[in-house]
Amino acid sequence: MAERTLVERIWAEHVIEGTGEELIFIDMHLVHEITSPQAFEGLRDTGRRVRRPDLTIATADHDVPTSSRQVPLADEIGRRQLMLQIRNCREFGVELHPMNSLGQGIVHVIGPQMGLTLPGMTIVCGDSHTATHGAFGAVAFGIGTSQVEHVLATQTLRMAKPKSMLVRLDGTISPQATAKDVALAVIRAIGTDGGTGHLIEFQGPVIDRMSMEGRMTLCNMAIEAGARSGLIAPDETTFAYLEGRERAPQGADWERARAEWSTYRSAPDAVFDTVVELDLDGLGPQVTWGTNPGQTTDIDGAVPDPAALADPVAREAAVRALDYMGLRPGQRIAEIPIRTVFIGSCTNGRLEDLRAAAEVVKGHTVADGITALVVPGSEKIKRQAEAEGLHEVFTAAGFQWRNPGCSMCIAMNGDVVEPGTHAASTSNRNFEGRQGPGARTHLVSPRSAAATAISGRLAASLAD
Ligand SMILES: CC(C)[C@H](C(=O)O)[C@@H](O)C(=O)O
Ligand code: SF4
Repeated sequence: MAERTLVERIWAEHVIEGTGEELIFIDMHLVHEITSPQAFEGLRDTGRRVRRPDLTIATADHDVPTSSRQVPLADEIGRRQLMLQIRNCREFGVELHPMNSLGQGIVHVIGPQMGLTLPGMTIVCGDSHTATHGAFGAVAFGIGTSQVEHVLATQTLRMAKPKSMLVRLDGTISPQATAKDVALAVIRAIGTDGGTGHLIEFQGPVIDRMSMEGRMTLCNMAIEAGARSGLIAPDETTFAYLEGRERAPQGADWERARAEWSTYRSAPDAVFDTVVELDLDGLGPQVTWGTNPGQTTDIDGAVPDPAALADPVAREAAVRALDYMGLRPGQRIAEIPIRTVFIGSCTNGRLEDLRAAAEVVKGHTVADGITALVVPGSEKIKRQAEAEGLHEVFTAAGFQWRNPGCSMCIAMNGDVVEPGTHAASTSNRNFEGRQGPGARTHLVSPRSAAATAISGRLAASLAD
């Protein structure tokens, strides 16, 4: 047999039938309140049940307010969607981690946290950032609501195997740069359509040295490069993260699983449809200046001049982006007036992210005129952070310490950026209106967000 990529192996292990569009078995189906109501309704209409409730797990994240958690919620749509989710999960026997429960959190944060996300799995969710789970060497991708219904009813999905892409990351990034900066640098290099139709496998020394949290950040953003998903072969870092987690295999099962997982890697001579090699040696902190995650530059740099862009489509997009963002070509990034700082989301709302931000914040005060929020990715992360005293570091500095949820990443829960103002955000999308109508988003790492809140300007550290 030809030498295989990791994706080919996982795919082959899950194919039930077919060629071209194949029917594949799904090992885990994650469900949130936004993309599931119609799917459950479809089951109800046709008198079907959830085929494998034991492989289906739900949480509330997009709609939940992060300030007051008093029920009933003031927001009508949120209240209805959350109530419906409770009803659906009860009726169909699906495990739900609702608002105000210990297991609640952003869907892509709780899977790994519980040890449910494991190497070699197929994982789906009605959510594009399902790619996050690929960090464990799983084939994980977002699906639409009709596919959610199909998976609920059958635990299978019909789809064509994505094309394979290898993104090899060489060199040593600067000490101030993080996985978020790597993600932004990759999209800056290959563009928001660079991965279209592909499932990206990340390899190389930059990946080998990256923490599990960092790998989740990177795979989370593979989708912003247009890819179906991203993944990283499991290694010692993966196993150390998983060992002892609540739902991960235990004892002899753990030993067996670990031995098996260590064989989950692409053959050295596996052939990929597309190969990209990037030298990230010395990479510094990045920031987006425009309205897509590829419109990125160095945080200590300047807004680019669209006129300097050779590609007319990119030039036109840059002109439009600068207009929306209210920025001038050549303007220093440090001169952009920031009003809001958001630390959180499934990209950067994990404990490691909060620790990195707190390290910068400790002993300092949020600059005048800046509203700064920290929103842990899950209730467990919130409690762990509190046990470490991180909340005190943040609140003493003037940050708001919130309850877990998607929050200002998507602005459908009351957390919004004021129209026409600039926000430094650790989330993954900077599209027009993403953080509220007229909001101007700059994507950064948690450390950079923290340094920005304190210094009052986009910066990667306080010494700058
Ligand atoms: C609401 C949901 C469908 C959406 C997604 O698919 O990603 C959201 O999570 C986002 O980040 O834009
Ligand atoms: S945190 Fe943001 S990107 Fe992640 S699932 Fe929620 S809305 Fe989507």
